[in-house]
Amino acid sequence: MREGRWSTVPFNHPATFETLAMDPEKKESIKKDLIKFTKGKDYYNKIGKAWKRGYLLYGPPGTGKSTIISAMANFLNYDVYDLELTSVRSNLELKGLMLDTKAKSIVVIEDIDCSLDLTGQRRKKKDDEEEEDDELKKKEAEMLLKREKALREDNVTLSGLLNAIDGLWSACSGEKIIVFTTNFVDNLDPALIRRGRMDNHIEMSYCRFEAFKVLAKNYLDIESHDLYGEIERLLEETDMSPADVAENLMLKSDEDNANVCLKQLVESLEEEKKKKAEKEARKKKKKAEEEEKKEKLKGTKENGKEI
Ligand SMILES: Nc1ncnc2c1ncn2[C@@H]1O[C@H](COP(=O)(O)OP(=O)(O)OP(=O)(O)O)[C@@H](O)[C@H]1O
Repeated sequence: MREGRWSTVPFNHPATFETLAMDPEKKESIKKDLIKFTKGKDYYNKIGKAWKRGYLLYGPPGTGKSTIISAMANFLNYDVYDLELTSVRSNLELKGLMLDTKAKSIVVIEDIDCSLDLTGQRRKKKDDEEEEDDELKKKEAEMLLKREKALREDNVTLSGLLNAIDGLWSACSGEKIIVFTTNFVDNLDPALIRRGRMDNHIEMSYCRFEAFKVLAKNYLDIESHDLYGEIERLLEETDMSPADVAENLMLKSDEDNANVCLKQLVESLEEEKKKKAEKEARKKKKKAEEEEKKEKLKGTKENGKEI
């Protein structure tokens, strides 16, 4: 079915805040923020601002950025407009699309860094980032490919996007939320995510014990187990995404039960811990070799001077 410039499909994603694995305090504060927003008509009128709120969701793959958007939509009973920027051909078309959205809706632009040249040529590598997560590497390759395509086709520009967002706000009568998601927040253009445009920056992080408990309840319907203590410790010592934890908790055959799944999770976490330790060791070795090289070079130079 088509509605204006948008195609519509019924939204029936089952994710809710109850099933979202996240630190409970953080979850509560997001829910509070949303409730305050929905009740804010008079407040926004009073301060002379459009009734809107921008959320930036950032974090590694599989930490629940798409899931939380569904939870927000279900919580507020809002429609979701999923905007694929790379298929928008011009700034004008983008503006039209934005203005075609209804009140009580969430406009989502996922992987914002893949859509536009907002981030410089390549994601800056952090100094201590010797080796990257494989998943992150794959994501980055995809991002560069998509962005190259977008650039070649010369469609939407950063200023076009900023105009469309600001236009959306000034023209809209009812309440609207816009959400950007990204894996690489550090390299986004500050203009795009400044407060006022993206009011609430939410970091989606690796799975820790509180988040694990929600997943165990969802997937295995349990609230405690002998292995919980060990899992808590291992989750602190590793960085596993909720998506990967959830994968371990899925019952894959009739013989599977909570015990089997939790044991499998412990094994995966142990494996992750081993990989992490090996990575650290390689990093340390490389650093020591570099130091040694520097020392040698310094020695040669000093010797050279003496001669
Ligand atoms: N915080 C979470 N709570 C509950 N389930 C989660 C969470 N994070 C991930 N999952 C599970 O993992 C799957 C993938 O997660 P999701 O697509 O939301 O991650 P993402 O952060 O958007 O990933 P990407 O950056 O790759 O788009 C979900 O369908 C869900 O089943």
